[in-house]
Amino acid sequence: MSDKVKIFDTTLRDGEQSAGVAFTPEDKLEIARQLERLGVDVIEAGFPCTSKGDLHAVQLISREVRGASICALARAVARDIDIAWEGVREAEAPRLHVFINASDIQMAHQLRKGRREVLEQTEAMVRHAAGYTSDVEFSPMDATRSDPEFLHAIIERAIAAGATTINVPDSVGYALPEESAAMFAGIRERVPNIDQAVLSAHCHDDLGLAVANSLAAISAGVRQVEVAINGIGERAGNTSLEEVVMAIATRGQDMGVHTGVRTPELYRTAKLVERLSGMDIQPNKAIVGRNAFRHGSGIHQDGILKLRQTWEIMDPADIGVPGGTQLVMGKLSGRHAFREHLRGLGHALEGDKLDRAFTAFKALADRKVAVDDRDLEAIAAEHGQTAGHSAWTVDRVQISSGCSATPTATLRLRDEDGQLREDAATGSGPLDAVYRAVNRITGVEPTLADFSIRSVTEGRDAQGEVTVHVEASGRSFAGRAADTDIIVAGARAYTAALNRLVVAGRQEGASA
Ligand SMILES: CC(=O)SCCNC(=O)CCNC(=O)[C@H](O)C(C)(C)COP(=O)(O)OP(=O)(O)OC[C@H]1O[C@@H](n2cnc3c(N)ncnc32)[C@H](O)[C@@H]1OP(=O)(O)O
Ligand SMILES: CC(C)C(=O)C(=O)O
Repeated sequence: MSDKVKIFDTTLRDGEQSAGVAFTPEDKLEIARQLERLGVDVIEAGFPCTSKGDLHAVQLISREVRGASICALARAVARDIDIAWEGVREAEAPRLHVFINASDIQMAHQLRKGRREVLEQTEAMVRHAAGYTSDVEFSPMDATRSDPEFLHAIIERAIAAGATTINVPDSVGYALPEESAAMFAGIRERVPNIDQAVLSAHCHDDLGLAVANSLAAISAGVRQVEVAINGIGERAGNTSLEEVVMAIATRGQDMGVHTGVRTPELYRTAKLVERLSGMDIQPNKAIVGRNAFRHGSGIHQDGILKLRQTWEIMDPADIGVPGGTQLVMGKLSGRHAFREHLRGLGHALEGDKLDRAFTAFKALADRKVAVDDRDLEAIAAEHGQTAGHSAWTVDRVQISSGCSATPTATLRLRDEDGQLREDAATGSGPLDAVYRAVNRITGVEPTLADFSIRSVTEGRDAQGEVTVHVEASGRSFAGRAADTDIIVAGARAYTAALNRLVVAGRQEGASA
């Protein structure tokens, strides 16, 4: 048995059956061209009897796309098969795909036919299709809920009539992985002419088991899987192409199989289908979701920094993920990742500065869900400032102000010996009151030469970054701080400038 698993892509047929999705013929052609670049073996381009537009789309793809077989779906009805052939006959390698209900419930209540009639219709319609091409696929629909004996009989009949691929669908996503494997093992054991056909699996995701069932089928000897990009398809969708392909790329050695897919095209294909289908990829979607290679917690980020493979089983470059592995800074990030991230932004903070910056970052991340690079730049700028040894730090800020109140600030600062010192002051506005309170505590009274504020990021939880310049004895000292509360940012920026002034004064005193 070959160890190549053929990838049959049904994004343009079963994928389009997703409620709310309708591709134009041009959309379909664009996706088919990308599937050609991706290197799939078969493209199911459509179900031509459903509309003139779909017939046109299948014809366009058949004329334009090379490399893959182009397949069209048809019910086990002569007219459907004739129209399907109209769709694919100009393809380099055309395939007709004929299907019929095979479970008792569907035969009795949908087709309203008995088993014998269905067997006869299968034989006649597969033969009809084989009159057009030697590449005929047959699917006994709802196979996983059908009687195994009847399933074996219908498969044998279809192969005898000319089917070269037998696709066994779990049409309602009912099977469990061990049942899927057992069903295929049973088919291989009990259908006498099964070696004349390629065995294929087509799984739906109603129980979230489509990929697991497809892999179980492969382990039982299936050598074609029917899949759709991003797992789109009827109801909960089909088996996701990218998940099966990467499972095989990652674990294929253990499974003893491979595919011919060019995996670096996967991400681009997923984004194209997302755009043209209008079905957003969920962020935590395996392989192509936005978070698939983003690490948010400190322990994982630390491991990744030491060796990427500690927390990644695939290389994002093998999937074509732009940006590759990403460490996302947030509430759960650790010091190692924080330091590396700042380094990437051009701030090499170590020791005390790193400690202070990390504490500020954690405090911000507790208040703000999305801490982005601009926030980190502001934190690095503030805590990368040289504080010298006179590091007054702001411990508490309390403000009372309003249109008929006298702005009053109560400040508590920690001095360089760790003592807390508190005082209050009034001013012309809340920031003026803050600065006066800082002056009272520190005993330093510089001139406020400049004050500016800007928003670091957008949104209601944005940080305000305050820059102040103070002057004393003809010299100017700057301080900068950012906080979601601009009064707190103002207090910290002013205190930072004042610290520098004090340190400079001491250094001058020492050298005099
Ligand atoms: C599991 C799957 O994904 S199957 C593919 C599903 N895809 C689609 O349905 C594609 C979109 N469908 C359509 O455009 C339309 O349903 C069409 C063109 C296929 C058929 O349209 P209509 O002729 O109006 O029939 P309608 O859809 O209402 O009913 C389906 C008929 O096909 C019969 N039928 C269903 N499956 C098959 C089959 N595989 N082989 C033969 N007949 C079938 C049904 O019994 C029913 O026949 P009835 O009219 O004698 O009762
Ligand atoms: C047409 C068949 C293969 C199908 O889509 C299904 O059974 O789900």
